[in-house]
Amino acid sequence: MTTATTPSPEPAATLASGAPVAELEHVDLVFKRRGAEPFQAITDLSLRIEPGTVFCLLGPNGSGKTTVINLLSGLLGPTDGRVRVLGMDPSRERSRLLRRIALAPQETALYADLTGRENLEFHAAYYGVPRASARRRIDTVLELVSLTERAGHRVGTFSGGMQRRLTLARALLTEPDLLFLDEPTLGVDVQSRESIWDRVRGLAAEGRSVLLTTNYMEEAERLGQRVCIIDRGRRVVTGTPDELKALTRRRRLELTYASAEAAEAAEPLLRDGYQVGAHAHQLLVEVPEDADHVAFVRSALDRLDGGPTLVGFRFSEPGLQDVFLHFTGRDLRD
Ligand SMILES: Nc1ncnc2c1ncn2[C@@H]1O[C@H](COP(=O)(O)OP(=O)(O)OP(=O)(O)O)[C@@H](O)[C@H]1O
Repeated sequence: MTTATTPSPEPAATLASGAPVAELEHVDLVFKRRGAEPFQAITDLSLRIEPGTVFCLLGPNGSGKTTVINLLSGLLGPTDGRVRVLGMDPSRERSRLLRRIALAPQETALYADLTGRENLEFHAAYYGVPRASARRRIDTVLELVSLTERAGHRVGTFSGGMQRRLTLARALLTEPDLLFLDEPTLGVDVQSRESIWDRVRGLAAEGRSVLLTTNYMEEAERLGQRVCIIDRGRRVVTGTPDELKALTRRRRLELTYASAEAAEAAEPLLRDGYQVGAHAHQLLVEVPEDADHVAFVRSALDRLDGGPTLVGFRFSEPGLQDVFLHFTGRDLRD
């Protein structure tokens, strides 16, 4: 008879129907620093992550994204306010919570001298994945992140993108209900990024929930069912990507010229009555909120008649980048 290595079954924390998977309510977090003033990293922050969704936390450097993950995973307790994850208080019930969540941190924290497969075996053993199923799960997660072929190689020989994918595989090994992915595509190439995005979408489709922090607008736009922008530890705005984009209404007419000189020469033709700026070989014209955009484009093009030859034009809707800059400004944070 095999000895049972399976951890004793956990009484499932009860999650009332309609309850969020994770929630912060009016949370403050103050870091006490030896020899320095205390630093308030999070102020009155509330957010809810619904089951089976990808929630993107977006913010400039130092805005508090990793701190939020640390609060939700129980590494830090709030100074004030309430944190609930899967029906538990993370800082009090951390060991129970760790069986249901997984974290892919910014630093990959892999063992460079072990192979990809050995890294996963080590993690599976550490988290008490039963031996009988560990091998099957390792094969599955390696396949999911397209690392089956390289699984027998030392991680020290992996590229940055492969290491990020292995980190994701490691987080998937325990089949968590909630995953925290801290900037999962930082510094990876387009192919690895697409592969990570596919997997993240797949997780939500399976009913798992994901909190993903990112500095990349495109990532938030492509993956997030909800996006929350934070800045200096405070919530600035939350909504679906479409709801957020509707907040700025920055529609633009982009006029393209063959050169920056041509764009500059054309600009005075629009100066009267238009909000226009030259940017490299383009003129960017703000379209007023209430304008009929067909009439607007026609009259702008009429004005440009007789000026330098226009190479092309495009009507652009606001992107998350515009929303982000609108709410967080352009000042560098560090
Ligand atoms: N242990 C700590 N003690 C004191 N201050 C801290 C500590 N950890 C984080 N901070 C500060 O709290 C703020 C939020 O940091 P955090 O790492 O959460 O930001 P972030 O949004 O994840 O940044 P990045 O995008 O650069 O990863 C920063 O000003 C940081 O310097």
